[in-house]
Amino acid sequence: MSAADWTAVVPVKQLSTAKSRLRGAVADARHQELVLAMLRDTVTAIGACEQVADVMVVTDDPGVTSAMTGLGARVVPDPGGGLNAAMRFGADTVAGLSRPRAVLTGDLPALRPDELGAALLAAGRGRHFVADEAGSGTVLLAAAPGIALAPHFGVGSAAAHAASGAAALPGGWPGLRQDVDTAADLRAVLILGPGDHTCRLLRDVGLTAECDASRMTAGRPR
Ligand SMILES: Nc1nc2c(ncn2[C@@H]2O[C@H](COP(=O)(O)OP(=O)(O)OP(=O)(O)O)[C@@H](O)[C@H]2O)c(=O)[nH]1
Ligand SMILES: C=C(OP(=O)(O)O)C(=O)O
Repeated sequence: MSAADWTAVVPVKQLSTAKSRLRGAVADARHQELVLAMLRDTVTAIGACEQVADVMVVTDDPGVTSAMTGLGARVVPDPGGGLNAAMRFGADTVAGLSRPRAVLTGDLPALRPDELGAALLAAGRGRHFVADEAGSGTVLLAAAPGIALAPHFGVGSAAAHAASGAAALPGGWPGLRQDVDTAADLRAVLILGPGDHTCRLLRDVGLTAECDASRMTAGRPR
């Protein structure tokens, strides 16, 4: 898929319940700030990707809505029914089957626009997915025009996506693959180099992150 007209869809659940497995990585009072900072970095990188025409966030959380609107994303309400229902609603119902659509999780603070661009360029006809660093989860699922997204996110989603006929994209893309579910994932992101919002928050709580301006490669945040 070469056209730079992808719709990127990011589902986000209520901040009060988000990233429960990450609780304890920072003080409880800063947990929601950390979740929102990682989401801001994810959506900033997606918005700066040359292959992406528009970014849609599916959420009912007012704080997320206001932050994402500020970043230029379109926010649509969560239809209920969980993560896969939110993805189907954003990608197939709101964006529509006529567009190329990609869903991403909102926990990719080290994502770089050029990695996402390479993944979207590699996605041809049909459905493609990018597995997470651990190999069991999924960070991105893309559907070409005319093809339903058919997401199978949740435990063991990489195998479920493969079994459902989606093709695994083989690129390295460390920032794209490094989702943050646990404190160990957050340590991996510290080494990779998270985006500005996560960097600031982590420094503020006394953690040292590789906040290197040189990671702002071409196309990174506008
Ligand atoms: N809109 C919407 N987004 C969801 C829902 N459930 C999960 N998400 C989002 O889907 C993405 C991937 O989810 P997970 O990585 O499992 O995040 P999580 O559910 O916050 O994490 P845990 O509480 O640790 O399981 C994140 O961006 C979540 O915010 C849902 O019911 N609705
Ligand atoms: C929802 C998912 O994310 P995680 O397993 O990282 O929570 C998934 O990989 O399908």
